[in-house]
Amino acid sequence: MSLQAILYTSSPPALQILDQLKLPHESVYVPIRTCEDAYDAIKRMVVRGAPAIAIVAALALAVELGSGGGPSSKDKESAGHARAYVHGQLDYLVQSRPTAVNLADAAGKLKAVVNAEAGSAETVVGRYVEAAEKMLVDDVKDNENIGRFGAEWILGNAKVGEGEVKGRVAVLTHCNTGSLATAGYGTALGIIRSLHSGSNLTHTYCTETRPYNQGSRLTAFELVHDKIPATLITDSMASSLMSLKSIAAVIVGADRVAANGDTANKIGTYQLAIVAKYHGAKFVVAAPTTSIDMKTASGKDIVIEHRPGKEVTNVGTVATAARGINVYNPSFDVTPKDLIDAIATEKGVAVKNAAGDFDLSRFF
Ligand SMILES: CSC[C@H]1O[C@H](OP(=O)(O)O)[C@H](O)[C@@H]1O
Repeated sequence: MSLQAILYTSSPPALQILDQLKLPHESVYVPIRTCEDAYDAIKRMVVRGAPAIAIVAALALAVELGSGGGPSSKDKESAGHARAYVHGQLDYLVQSRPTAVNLADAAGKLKAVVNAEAGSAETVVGRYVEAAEKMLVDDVKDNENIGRFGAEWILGNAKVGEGEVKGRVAVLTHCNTGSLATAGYGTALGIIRSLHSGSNLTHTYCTETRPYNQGSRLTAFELVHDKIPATLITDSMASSLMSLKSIAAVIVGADRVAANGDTANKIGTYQLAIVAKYHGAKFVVAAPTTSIDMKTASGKDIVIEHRPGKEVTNVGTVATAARGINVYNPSFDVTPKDLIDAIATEKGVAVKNAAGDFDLSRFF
């Protein structure tokens, strides 16, 4: 049974999320009944991962509407109120975390759905719920396609080390991009699952991913759960590992891919791209097209979320840093397109042209 970050039933709409602050020691699901519940859970990273936060936000509003939130009468007058309520709640939810584009992308699409509904408040709500529920289903299918396309690309393009067998690769991944960051299967971890299921994976190395430890707490949890051969390393070990081991590819997720291919992802991704380039490993970004933001020209325009210093100075409730020290805690960094070999999406894999540019418009 695969791990599920999100549990949703449609009649009546009910939503629960796996409390990722408690993993890997406890698997506890918590109910999400309102948009405020969802905002708080996303902000505190009870649920995290670009696709997952978009889906949780969308479904939280579906649950709220389904339990009587917003106008519920049948008259046309209230349809306008229903549309305004949906817009307002989505605008509120989008503010929970700024860097990942998926939530804003989902909000834009859901607003378009309700704007196109000319009926009563009841039909506006019905269309909204239908569209939000479809996002949950589509995400898993998209991730399985990312996994397939990404695995095929790596097997066809990664270097074959001395004494190694073509079609058998060791890879490294950063942060958590699996079932705990999506509706299921995962993006970068989806590629790893696809390599593993095709017997093409010799080993996975996952980084701890300080300071929130998505790698040691979440990715390691998923890899052990799926019995995928894997080894945990600290973030600072990556360059030494790649100097000693033949790593065919570094595979990472994305929070926002700019129109030129520059990619914002978990802090530490940029330095992995530099090390991958130095050691001849392919650097692959795995992301659904809902993570591509064609309205943002390049990485310099991406807003980077900074999080509380306590996430760096403490491990849980235990302080590990000197009291009074200043803390720099950007949650993401931007990897320039020049260091990215491929962007694997559910619609195919983008690579740079002879001029060194990505053309991501072909996905839209
Ligand atoms: C498929 S998840 C994408 C992305 O989200 C993670 O960030 P966070 O754990 O802060 O939500 C990480 O950057 C993943 O690569």
